[in-house]
Amino acid sequence: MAPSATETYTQAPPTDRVLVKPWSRPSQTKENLDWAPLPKIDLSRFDEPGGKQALAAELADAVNRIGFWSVVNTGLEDDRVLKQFSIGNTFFQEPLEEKRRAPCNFAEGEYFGYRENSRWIGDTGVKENIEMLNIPKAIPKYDDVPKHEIIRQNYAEIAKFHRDVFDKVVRKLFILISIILELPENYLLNLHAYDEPSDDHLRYMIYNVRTQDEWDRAQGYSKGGHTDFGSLTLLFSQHVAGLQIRTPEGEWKYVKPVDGGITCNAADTLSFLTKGYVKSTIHRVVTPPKDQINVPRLGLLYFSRPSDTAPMKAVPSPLLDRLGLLTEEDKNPSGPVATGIEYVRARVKDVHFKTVLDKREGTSFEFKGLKVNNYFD
Ligand SMILES: O=C(O)CCC(=O)C(=O)O
Ligand SMILES: [Fe+2]
Repeated sequence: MAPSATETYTQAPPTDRVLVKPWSRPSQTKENLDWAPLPKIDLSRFDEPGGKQALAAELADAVNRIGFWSVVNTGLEDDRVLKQFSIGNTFFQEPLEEKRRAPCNFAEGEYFGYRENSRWIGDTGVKENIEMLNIPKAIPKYDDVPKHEIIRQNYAEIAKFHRDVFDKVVRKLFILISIILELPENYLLNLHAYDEPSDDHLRYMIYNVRTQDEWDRAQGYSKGGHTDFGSLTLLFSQHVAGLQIRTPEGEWKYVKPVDGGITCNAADTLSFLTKGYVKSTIHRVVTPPKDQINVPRLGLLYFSRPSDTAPMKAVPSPLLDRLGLLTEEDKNPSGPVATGIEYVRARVKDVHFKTVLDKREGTSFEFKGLKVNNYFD
């Protein structure tokens, strides 16, 4: 006998679905900003005969000098990218109690989960305007990391996107950089494998609107920029200007969004592995231009970190050796070497485990012989 309507509903009622409202990119600024010239790497050529070698040659200068570049023709369709932005945007509009359900555990240097815009910027009377949600890799090790309702409901799609970003972009960049370093093609990939545990994450991020006065006060406190903690950062195209890099000549220049592209930058752990050959470039986000100051700046990023067990020691690159960058200790380390997870956790804790952001110009962070400078003018 077919169940009656009442019988059908004796089971637990389904949780209400969070409606993902479609998000689209706002208009670009009409202001004539001083944009940084960045190389564009066409990943559709990657699998052509000789393609990897040609792309590696195009990428070499960016990796060694500028630290920023963009990739195009990645095979990640823009409707999938926009769906991820839409999930992120909807998440940030959820009630605060829901967002707080799975916060980042900064006391342990853990960055998965929700970061609230609750910290004061020194004594400026202004708080940070950034909220973010960091989602770990879709591998069994992280099955138990708590998920917000909207993430649970869209998980199959998010998980597929997460892995595809790695496979179609991050994986290829590690191969190209290994070629540049004259290492076996999979050398860096093996230190960042998707199926191995690491603090890699997909990030939904929003810079909430604030007034010019609030921007001024926040930035008066620290005009310096930062370097990213991990190995590579991917920034999906969004239209609100504000990201600037410090060029090798020491000038701040804006990063222009590339249609259908992804802006990429190298970060600290990749710089450690290559003795500074790969540049972890200083960057910052400043007040959006006048015609965008009232537009929330929604972001979608992927942060690649070294595998938990990856030793943070110089890679045996013939190029680095020829350049004189490898010491005897690098070639035959005798002392203890930090692992990827030890370093990343220590760094996250150092920067984020606080309720008031302190002034750090001129200070540095050191962990087991690895050193990064904090904030730069
Ligand atoms: O939002 C951006 O454009 C860059 C953000 C950034 O630098 C970061 O999250 O590390
Ligand atoms: Fe950054």
